[in-house]
Amino acid sequence: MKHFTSITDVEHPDALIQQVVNLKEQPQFSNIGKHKTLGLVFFNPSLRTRLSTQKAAQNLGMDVIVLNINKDSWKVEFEDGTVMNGATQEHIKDAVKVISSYCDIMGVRSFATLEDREEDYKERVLTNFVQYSSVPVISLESATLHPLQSLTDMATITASAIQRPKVVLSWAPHPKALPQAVSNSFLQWSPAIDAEVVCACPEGYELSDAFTGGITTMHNQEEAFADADFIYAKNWSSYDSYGATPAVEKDWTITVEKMALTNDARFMHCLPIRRNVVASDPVIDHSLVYQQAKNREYAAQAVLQNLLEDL
Ligand SMILES: NCCC[C@H](NC(=O)CCC(=O)O)C(=O)O
Ligand SMILES: NC(=O)OP(=O)(O)O
Repeated sequence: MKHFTSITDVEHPDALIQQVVNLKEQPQFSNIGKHKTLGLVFFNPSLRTRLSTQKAAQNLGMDVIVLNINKDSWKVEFEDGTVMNGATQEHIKDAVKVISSYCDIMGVRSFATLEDREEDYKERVLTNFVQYSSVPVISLESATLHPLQSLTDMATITASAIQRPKVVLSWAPHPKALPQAVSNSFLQWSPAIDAEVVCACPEGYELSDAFTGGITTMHNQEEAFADADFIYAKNWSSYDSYGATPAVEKDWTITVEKMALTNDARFMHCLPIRRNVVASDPVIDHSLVYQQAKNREYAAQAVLQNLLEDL
């Protein structure tokens, strides 16, 4: 594996998912990363990605350096050929070349701005990192994808050992407009496991065809929940009216009553979760969310291990 920015970077996604399940069942520690440095660059906040990736690197003997770029560094310019006599102080090209010179593997997190669909879906920040980095790049969640989360989620579902489960990706309310990255990526990875996947969302919140191809989209949440084995909740803003949050008539919060419509489904969410908005307290308290969070460590470790082996 050269980079890890999308499932398309992975030759055998099913084998990688199984590697994560194996690590979860039997955690491994090694020194394959001794005297190697992982650099993590954050344009946006993070709790799980930051800590689980650091922990995974430590499990492999790596050293880790972290830069919170918007907080601690210079303001970054992305336009090529621009006269930098304004607010930006360092060009992305220079920043990435320099950061990667200190690292053997680099990770970057940069969310969608939700202002311009074309710009976000071009993945300018991630693409610049891949272009100018001299070392492999891991996406720590980009504008449109979150592959470390999806790898984790596929491993969490696989570890349950339910044969061909019904998995419902359900839109849920949120006070803020959020990116489509987690949901896009979840759908993109789901063909790598043997599952029936349904997407439930209000009208106006359909995800891009690039990710929903071959997946049933339903606008009735209760109907979608029938016979489900997993409910994967996530909010996202509109793809069609890009970044907008059109009014939704029905209450899409996931409650104990709605979970009772399922086949005793396990509730999943990537976290952080707005309690009693996305889902009610008892749903979250009896869910897989902490297992998912712990599995992030194994997913990051499997990805780092593969990248280190191919250095
Ligand atoms: N990394 C997991 C999710 C990150 C982000 N959530 C958020 O920004 C939530 C923020 C809030 O609750 O205000 C998202 O949806 O892509
Ligand atoms: N799930 C996830 O990526 O969490 P953080 O945003 O806290 O890293």
